[in-house]
Amino acid sequence: MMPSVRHPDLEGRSVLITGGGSGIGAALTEGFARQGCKVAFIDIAREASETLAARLRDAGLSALFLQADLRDIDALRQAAAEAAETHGPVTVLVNNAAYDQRHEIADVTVDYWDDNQAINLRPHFFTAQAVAPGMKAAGGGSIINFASTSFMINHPDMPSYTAAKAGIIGLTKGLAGKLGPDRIRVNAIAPGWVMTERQRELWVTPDGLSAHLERQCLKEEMQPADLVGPCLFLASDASRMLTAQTLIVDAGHL
Ligand SMILES: NC(=O)c1ccc[n+]([C@@H]2O[C@H](COP(=O)([O-])OP(=O)(O)OC[C@H]3O[C@@H](n4cnc5c(N)ncnc54)[C@H](O)[C@@H]3O)[C@@H](O)[C@H]2O)c1
Repeated sequence: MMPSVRHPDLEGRSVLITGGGSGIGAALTEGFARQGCKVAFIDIAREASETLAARLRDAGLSALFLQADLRDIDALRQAAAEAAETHGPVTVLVNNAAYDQRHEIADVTVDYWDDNQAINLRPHFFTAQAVAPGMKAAGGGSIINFASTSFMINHPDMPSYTAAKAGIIGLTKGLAGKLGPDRIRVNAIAPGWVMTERQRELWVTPDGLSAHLERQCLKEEMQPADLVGPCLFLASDASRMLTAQTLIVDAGHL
């Protein structure tokens, strides 16, 4: 369920979301559009993204789909530039895209490792690099990086991904220090287990889910929309003096 909160300062803001075509990203795209933001989202998946854009249009909302592979830094830069040309300087950037493929240690090659980091960590720096000058010129902005609690709970099945997710917290703090003087805030959100289409298709088992819920203080499954309110909060002036932090949104699992 989308949060009922309204942040009037977000109205008309140019927002760029990576991986905004499905999963948590789709909820974020819709959530920012519902606040009256001018939303652009970058995604590799054309079908899911066009379906989302059409669904939003039918609901009287809009979001600009920019197809790009975030592993391709030139394509990433081009998409970020297109978002700014269409909607004005991006003042909210949400780095949400990721690829949580499982891997056995013995099977990981150098190419696999680099490709995994190229989606799970590298784009977060280069999108920030692309939008920071526009944010500075606009008087400030907010960058929100999606980490994960997976590395905090010693998740065993994807060490390259968990390394990247831990790296995102270091990157968040480094960027926050560098960009703070330009009034650009940089924070991370670390979700617990969120029931996206992909999680349900690939990784959710009845036993795994019930063991997870057992540990959560709140006994409900987390849904993509549950990340929208925290993300809007970090984007808006409601969190004006909040930067370099990681907000854990895991229903009290840790
Ligand atoms: N779902 C969870 O349980 C969970 C838990 C902790 C953290 N997270 C984090 O939340 C964020 C969103 O997770 P999700 O579960 O919605 O992910 P998802 O895999 O369902 O969606 C990711 C989106 O990114 C896009 N994408 C993937 N590779 C891309 C590429 N190379 N170029 C452009 N777009 C690409 C996909 O098409 C998709 O739309 C991620 O950062 C993830 O690490 C999710």
